Amino acid sequence: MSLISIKNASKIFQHRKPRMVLRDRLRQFTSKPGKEGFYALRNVSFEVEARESIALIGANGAGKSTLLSLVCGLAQPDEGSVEVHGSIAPLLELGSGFHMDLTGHENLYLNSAMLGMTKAQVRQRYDSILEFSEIAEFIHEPLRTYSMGMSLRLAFSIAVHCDPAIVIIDEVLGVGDAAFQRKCHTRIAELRDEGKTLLCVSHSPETVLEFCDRAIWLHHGQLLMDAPAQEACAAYMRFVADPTLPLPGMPSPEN
Ligand SMILES: Nc1ncnc2c1ncn2[C@@H]1O[C@H](COP(=O)(O)OP(=O)(O)OP(=O)(O)O)[C@@H](O)[C@H]1O
Repeated sequence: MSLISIKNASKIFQHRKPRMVLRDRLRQFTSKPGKEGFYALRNVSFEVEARESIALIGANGAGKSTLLSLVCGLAQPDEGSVEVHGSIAPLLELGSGFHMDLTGHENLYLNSAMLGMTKAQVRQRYDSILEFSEIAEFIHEPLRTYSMGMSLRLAFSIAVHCDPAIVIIDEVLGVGDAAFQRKCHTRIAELRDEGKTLLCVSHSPETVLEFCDRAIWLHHGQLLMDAPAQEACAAYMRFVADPTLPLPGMPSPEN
């Protein structure tokens, strides 16, 4: 059985996110809002097997984060189905369950429980979580006194300690300073080598090729290409360099 099975999934929004209005206006000639709503994802299908590492690539607004949110169960498809078999560590919207008036220690327990860890597991992994986060000396301070980088370090550290079957990563490898980013890269590589299934979004072809064997190229909500990472990245980068090139599986603009 596939760990993730996505069949003809579509996500339709009645209105696009306000922060994207300007960008979307610029894109009005290519996107097709339609009176039935705006398809952030349209008829997307693919399967993910255990131990695969897959990147979602594509331009801003292509639907990558929307697809991750369907896989994480944060949103439901309006058409088609999304099935996930296995526990998930969502490294996206890191620390979204954090409470500013609680201490780092209290948030650690709360957030770990939200990610499915039992109290005993948190106790067992507590020192390791703190050590990885490098913020042990502030752990009994309220979270509102933390910098954004410190909160993200704590959130990332908790998420990578929850021993999931599937790790979902949305551009979080930009967490913290350069040294901490390197540490995060190493930890992600370890998770992959331990046999976790990775599903990640990245705008960096280097990151995609570092972590992923396979890449799925989304374009205006549609799946354009599902291929070995090298092949999909090369095709996508060719298109980025020359957007007049015909898209894979689509007729050339002259036709
Ligand atoms: N909650 C929402 N309400 C309305 N529209 C949304 C919502 N979330 C996403 N969208 C729209 O869906 C489209 C896909 O957005 P999404 O964030 O999935 O793209 P993305 O590929 O992750 O982009 P980026 O690379 O910029 O993060 C965009 O046009 C966006 O405006």
